[in-house]
Amino acid sequence: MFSKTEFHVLILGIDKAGKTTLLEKIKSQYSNLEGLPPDRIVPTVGLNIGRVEASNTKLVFWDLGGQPGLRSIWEKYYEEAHAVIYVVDAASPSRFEDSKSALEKVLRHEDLQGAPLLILANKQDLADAVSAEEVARYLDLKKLDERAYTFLAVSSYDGLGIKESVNWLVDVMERSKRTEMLRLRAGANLISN
Ligand SMILES: Nc1nc2c(ncn2[C@@H]2O[C@H](COP(=O)(O)OP(=O)(O)OP(=O)(O)O)[C@@H](O)[C@H]2O)c(=O)[nH]1
Ligand SMILES: [Mg+2]
Repeated sequence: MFSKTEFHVLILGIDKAGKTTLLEKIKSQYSNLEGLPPDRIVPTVGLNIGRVEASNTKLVFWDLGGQPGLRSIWEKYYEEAHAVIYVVDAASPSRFEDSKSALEKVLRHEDLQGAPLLILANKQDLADAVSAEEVARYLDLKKLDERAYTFLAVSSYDGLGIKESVNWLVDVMERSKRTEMLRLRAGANLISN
């Protein structure tokens, strides 16, 4: 009853967007553990889990592989997710279209209804990275009104924007109807078991 709320955050995005590098950076900023350095990170095939505490809440991050053949696994995690981080490589315009269609598919799925969405324009340390506003323009998402969402610029290398991202997520998840729905469902399961 009095334990800290635990929030599940799903990290999605196409391959090479920088999801695992982001997770390792979050881990190194929010725990005493050293995250893996970028040169030790390989393409994700299974699931990486990262647990951190931030603003008096427990956050559990689920990082999945973004290669085309692995994207069908994403939906298995939707039901339990409080929020989604969608990572975009802001320095690879040639992949924006793939990124946009993969995200549109995510947003159409009913198991993610109302889930807050944080879209990250990653790799801001690269000179040719475009801004968060430009990523928003490229993605040109429709019908996002029923969920809280925002675009932020980050670099998973130097840590730019990561604290701001985590703060936004915690704040929004604490107030979201989806969190309330997941809480009620967990309670109902406790009673019926
Ligand atoms: N310059 C720069 N490179 C980055 C950044 N984040 C990730 N990378 C690089 O981008 C490549 C892909 O990073 P990953 O973290 O493995 O990407 P991923 O999204 O987890 O990829 P999958 O697991 O295949 O879906 C690696 O070479 C990283 O070093 C960043 O913020 N800046
Ligand atoms: Mg990965």
